[in-house]
Amino acid sequence: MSAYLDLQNIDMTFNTAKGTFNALKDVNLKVQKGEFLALIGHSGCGKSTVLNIVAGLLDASAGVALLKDKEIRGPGPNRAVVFQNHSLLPWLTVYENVKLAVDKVMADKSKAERKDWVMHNLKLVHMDHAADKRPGEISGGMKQRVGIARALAMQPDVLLMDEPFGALDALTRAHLQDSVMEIQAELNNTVLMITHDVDEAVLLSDRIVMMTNGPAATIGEILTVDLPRPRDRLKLSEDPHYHHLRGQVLEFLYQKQRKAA
Ligand SMILES: Nc1ncnc2c1ncn2[C@@H]1O[C@H](COP(=O)(O)OP(=O)(O)OP(=O)(O)O)[C@@H](O)[C@H]1O
Repeated sequence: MSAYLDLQNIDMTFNTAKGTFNALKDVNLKVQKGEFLALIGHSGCGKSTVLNIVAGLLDASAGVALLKDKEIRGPGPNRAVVFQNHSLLPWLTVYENVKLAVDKVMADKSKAERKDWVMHNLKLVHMDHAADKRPGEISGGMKQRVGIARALAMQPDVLLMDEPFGALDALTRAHLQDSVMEIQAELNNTVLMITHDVDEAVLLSDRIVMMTNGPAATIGEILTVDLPRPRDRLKLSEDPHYHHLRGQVLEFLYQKQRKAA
């Protein structure tokens, strides 16, 4: 029996104009149902490649990715992705953007049930008040909230987030992190999130997967974040254990995997 999500001996080689490039080498990762994992590593180490393999957007050159014991082949509604830059359709309202995804995965449900489900998910991210607005009329943080609502509405087995808050200012980012923690407490999703932000990784995750630098990048260390939940950013800022965990990630990134300038 494998884990809920199980990456086994994943290699990824890209064909480029200059020849082949070995991005990932022997990546092995087991994720349990309901775990929140952050993937961290220097720019270009292969985080998005790992995420895209799980999303089914890329095929690994070798190895196998299993979700619920089934090999991942191509994208599917059981894996929803939230990208750094929202991918909402500008001509549709917030409500319609989420409804599009709901119609796809809940075609068997009645119109009223689907409507309720869209609104329920917009409420989860505190965006029900803006259901009739178009993406051009709301802020960047609000757009990311809608993107998260759309992903949650699909009830994916795994929620994949590629630097979902990377383009937001610090305050908006903090609000969204709090929302994600609230939602996680309620839904207990299995989440794989890429981040460059050490504090974000420690605050949100159950484990932090730290990748070595490429080429032939792999998982260097995995840190278990054994901080009790619910987590409060203000209290954590005075918690020595929080600082210890944070220090371990920093040490991995800036000593063990220090990048030549
Ligand atoms: N389609 C591709 N063809 C060739 N090389 C690629 C391709 N996609 C990614 N790479 C290379 O593979 C490596 C890993 O890329 P990837 O985007 O996964 O890194 P990352 O850790 O997500 O980076 P960042 O943090 O900057 O987003 C990089 O060296 C990148 O240039």
